[in-house]
Amino acid sequence: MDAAAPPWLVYCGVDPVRFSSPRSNRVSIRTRTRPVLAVATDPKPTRKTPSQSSPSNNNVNGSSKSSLSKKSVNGVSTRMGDVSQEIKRVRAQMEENEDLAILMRGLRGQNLRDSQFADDNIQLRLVEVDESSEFLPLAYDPASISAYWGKRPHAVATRIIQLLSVAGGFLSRLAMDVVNKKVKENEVARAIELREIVTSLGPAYIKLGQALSIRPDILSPVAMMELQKLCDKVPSFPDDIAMALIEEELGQPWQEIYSELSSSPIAAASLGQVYKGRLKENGDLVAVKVQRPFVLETVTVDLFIIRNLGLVLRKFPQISIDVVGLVDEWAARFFEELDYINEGENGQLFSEMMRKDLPQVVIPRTYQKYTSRKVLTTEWIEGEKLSQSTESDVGELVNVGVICYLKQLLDTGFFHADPHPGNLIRTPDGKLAILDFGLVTKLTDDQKYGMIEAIAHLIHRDYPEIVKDFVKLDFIPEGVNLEPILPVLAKVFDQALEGGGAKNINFQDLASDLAQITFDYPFRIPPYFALIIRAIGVLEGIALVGNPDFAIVDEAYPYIAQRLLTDESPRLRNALRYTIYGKSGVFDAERFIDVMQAFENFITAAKSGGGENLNGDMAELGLLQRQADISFPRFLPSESQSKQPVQTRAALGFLLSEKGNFFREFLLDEIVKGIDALSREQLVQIMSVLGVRNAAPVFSLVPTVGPFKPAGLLPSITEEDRVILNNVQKILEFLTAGSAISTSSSQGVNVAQVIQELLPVLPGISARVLPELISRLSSRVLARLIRDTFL
Ligand SMILES: Nc1ncnc2c1ncn2[C@@H]1O[C@H](COP(=O)(O)OP(=O)(O)OP(=O)(O)O)[C@@H](O)[C@H]1O
Repeated sequence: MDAAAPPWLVYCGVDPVRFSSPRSNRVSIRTRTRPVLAVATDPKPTRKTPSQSSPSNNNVNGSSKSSLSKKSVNGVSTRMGDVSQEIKRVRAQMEENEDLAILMRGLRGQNLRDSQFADDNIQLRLVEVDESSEFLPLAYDPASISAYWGKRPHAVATRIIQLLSVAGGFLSRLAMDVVNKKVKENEVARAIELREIVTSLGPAYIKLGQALSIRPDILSPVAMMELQKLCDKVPSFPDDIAMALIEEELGQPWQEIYSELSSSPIAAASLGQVYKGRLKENGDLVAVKVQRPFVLETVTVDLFIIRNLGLVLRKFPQISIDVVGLVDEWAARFFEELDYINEGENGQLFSEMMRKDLPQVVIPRTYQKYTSRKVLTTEWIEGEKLSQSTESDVGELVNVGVICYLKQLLDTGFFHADPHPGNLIRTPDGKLAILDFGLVTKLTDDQKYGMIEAIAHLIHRDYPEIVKDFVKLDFIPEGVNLEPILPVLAKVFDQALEGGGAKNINFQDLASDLAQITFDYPFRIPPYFALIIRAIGVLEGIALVGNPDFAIVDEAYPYIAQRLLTDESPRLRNALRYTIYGKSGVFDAERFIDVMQAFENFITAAKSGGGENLNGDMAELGLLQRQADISFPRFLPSESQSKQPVQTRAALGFLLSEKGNFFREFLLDEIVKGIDALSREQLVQIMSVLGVRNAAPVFSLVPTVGPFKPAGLLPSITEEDRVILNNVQKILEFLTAGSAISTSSSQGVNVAQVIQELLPVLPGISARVLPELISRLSSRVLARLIRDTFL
């Protein structure tokens, strides 16, 4: 361990959790469940006030001394030797107790706000601690927070008075608005006031305000818009405190780690502030995020107060908002956000997931060695905010962002839940950088697949199924009578689908219409979905500036098509089948083409974004297109011998591939049905073209009856046949578009001709599709012959 590390850390051999009560100078080592020992300094260390601190402390090349006191101490204290004895005892205890040791190693780096231990000369006193109320928890635990603040009524009362003095005026004005029925009229003014108050109340309220700003089921649109401006515009804290925290957290003065560090933060957020620096060890440019001091203390007292207020409100049934539930839900996330080690790991994980398929997305690398619970060192990302960029590729980068977020939502399930405009950067080389992984949400398979199923149902306007999807997706509680909600939802969706269908849905409008339902029906916007709405809202907002016609679902559709076509899970297979056949089970050629077209768009976009660097699944799909970009001889009906190379399309490449097996089945079924509907003469021709040499003899076996010859038996084409033939023709037209093969005919369906011309000349078909087609055709032809001839 480093020489500059606190001595007891050296003795323990692990970084135990250190913790303290905010107003005492006592430090404790504890596990998540129980304290192990406590260490107290005497007196409290002193910090230089901001005015005392020399600006050169933080200069990029300046020198800095720890701002913590190095003075020796008065009062009750134990000499260092005793401390080491005690440490040895604890260490022995830990060695005996493997679980404890593992637990403490797992909690490594979760350090105390004060740096009592940074000074070798400091004298320490060891005290046994057994009151759990001495500690604030590191993971959200309302009971521990209650126990802690319950023992500090004075501090709580002071905070309540402070809150009331700031918020009292606002609340009374709001009450007057209600009494005077002027809520609507004064909505904007109150929303602005609310934002200002929230900013002045500190990190807990700023974060809570941000969380509420995406809840259309709780706030009015005006209030939401105002609170969304809370995007972390808060004053910075003194730099010398930040430098001292770096030293305490990382165990050495910042100058030992960074050769440069900006003299002031380049950004200050509600929980931390960010400096630009350079690593001493290799010269890499880095961003160093340092957490605000006392965040845990200031936030937990507010949580304690709001939660208790919520408990009181629960006694009034006419108040429908469950404040306790909201606080608990939010606080659990908030505690995760406080742990920068977690944030760094999230970033790494996210980067691995994206690197594979989306090389246009950049995630800053985490320097774990220089990261602790309160200090995060990551690669510096050069660039400008995407929302402020005037480069011509902003639209493309928004589309990359859409794909990236869809991939998180529908594929990896690991969702970056804090995509405010400040976290989306356009790098100078035209890539999209995503910052800040403090807040991530993990989606379950049920949620991922449920969303895709709902989209498939939406495409078919199958509202009864969508209502069931909403139950699965946690919008509607289990067991609720769905009948009254169905017509309401149907109306909302009909409205959304008006003028252009699913692809032109305005997602934000739809979300706010859905939010309206929450007021009258047992329908809610689940928290994970609120985050999705926000993420999509941010991307939509950026895109709409440059392109007023931007329709997010339209942009998303190619990715959804790709998911449907390539995911082999049974649920998505069903969703794909449903997309093509709908509830009625009738093949829908338009839908088939639509999905294929969208898939091609996806491939084109993926290829243009990732170029030759594509790998993973998408690379495979890109390769499919290259395979499909093959030329084949052109056969024109009128000039059958004139051959020239023609390009075919990615859709066909996919259909011929291993991955396209499942989807090909649909097509083959339809083609076989199409051929089945043709005249017998055409059938024979096709069969022989396909290489079924014995087709004609089969026909010739059929006895001639009167003036009819078997090959001349023309079955009458029914209306159903006509639909099938039409379908086949449409699909073939689509698949051969760009080739010179003519699939359309002024006399109507020209399927036989197309099949005869197309099938034998497509490379790859003979290997894979023909045997499947022939085997189906053979049995059907035989069955048809028997039917036509003998029945
Ligand atoms: N790796 C980086 N490279 C360049 N700039 C960065 C980097 N990390 C952060 N920043 C800048 O700092 C700002 C704030 O960082 P970040 O979003 O990580 O903080 P935050 O998570 O909002 O803070 P808090 O958790 O306290 O709310 C970013 O919007 C960006 O401008």
